[in-house]
Amino acid sequence: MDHTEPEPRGKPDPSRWAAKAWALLSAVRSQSPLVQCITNFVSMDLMANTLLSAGASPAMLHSVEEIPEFTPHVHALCINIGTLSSDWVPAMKAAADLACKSGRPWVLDPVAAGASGFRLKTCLELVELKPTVIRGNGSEITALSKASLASCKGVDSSHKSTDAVEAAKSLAQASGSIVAVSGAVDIITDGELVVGAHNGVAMMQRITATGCSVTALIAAFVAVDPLHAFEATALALSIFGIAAEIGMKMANGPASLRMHLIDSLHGLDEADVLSRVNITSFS
Ligand SMILES: Nc1ncnc2c1ncn2[C@@H]1O[C@H](COP(=O)(O)OP(=O)(O)OP(=O)(O)O)[C@@H](O)[C@H]1O
Ligand SMILES: Cc1ncsc1CCO
Ligand SMILES: [Mg+2]
Repeated sequence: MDHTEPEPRGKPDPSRWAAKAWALLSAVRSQSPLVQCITNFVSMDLMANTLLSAGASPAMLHSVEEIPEFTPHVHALCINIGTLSSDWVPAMKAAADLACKSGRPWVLDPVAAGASGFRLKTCLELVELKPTVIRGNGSEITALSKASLASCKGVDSSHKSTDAVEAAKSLAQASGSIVAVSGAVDIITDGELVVGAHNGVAMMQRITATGCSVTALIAAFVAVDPLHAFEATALALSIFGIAAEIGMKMANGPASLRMHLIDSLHGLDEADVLSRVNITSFS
């Protein structure tokens, strides 16, 4: 996978973002990165189908016995704590540790991080294992950033992503991870630079596991461009949003949007991507 030097950071140039979006989607399609997903029972199907329709290769392997053999060979790892129980935690930690030691990017989805002490403690321990990217909704990123149970009532957000910008920046600075906050505008930060990805449709919130699935898509994008994790994260969110915008034209509600989102992600062409990517500087 590409290991070229990072591009200089600065004010985002819209034409550069769009061209890079198409380049990264094309790289996922041609390289088909192997993405190991340790994820919740609700999301497994949509997440695997999202990765397949983008051109990546999902593997939903989570047993602690096979992680030492398998994880060092994956191109990226996605860990999602959605239906957490104590017997899954050793596998999550072993996989994160091995990914780190093998130089593989890994992405954390801290589902409902502030809903219980057990979840918050597990998330904080996983953050110690240096995720490349952390992607959550506004309530999850606020809870994790403040290490506080106050802000989450469940898996759905009660915060706007734009109200979690400072929380995201301080989490990125403390962890060294890229932090993404999903919502009407997806916020992406490395602790200094902040951009907003404006693609997507509100009905995505009415389909369970769209957030989980875009976290796995981020893992696939970072797999093909590991030295540009900030850009890859923003562009995975944008591409997923574009697929939803196109899918929404054919959808009658959440169930048909779920189907058309997958079809549209599979069918995205260069003209769709170049004309629709909408990423702006956010500060
Ligand atoms: N109001 C909105 N307008 C446009 N896109 C949205 C909106 N709300 C969410 N999205 C998009 O929906 C996807 C899921 O984001 P959301 O914040 O709902 O994640 P989540 O709460 O973690 O979801 P889940 O836990 O069900 O997986 C993201 O791609 C996000 O950009
Ligand atoms: C509904 C739900 N409950 C635990 S995980 C999950 C999927 C969305 O995060
Ligand atoms: Mg979620």
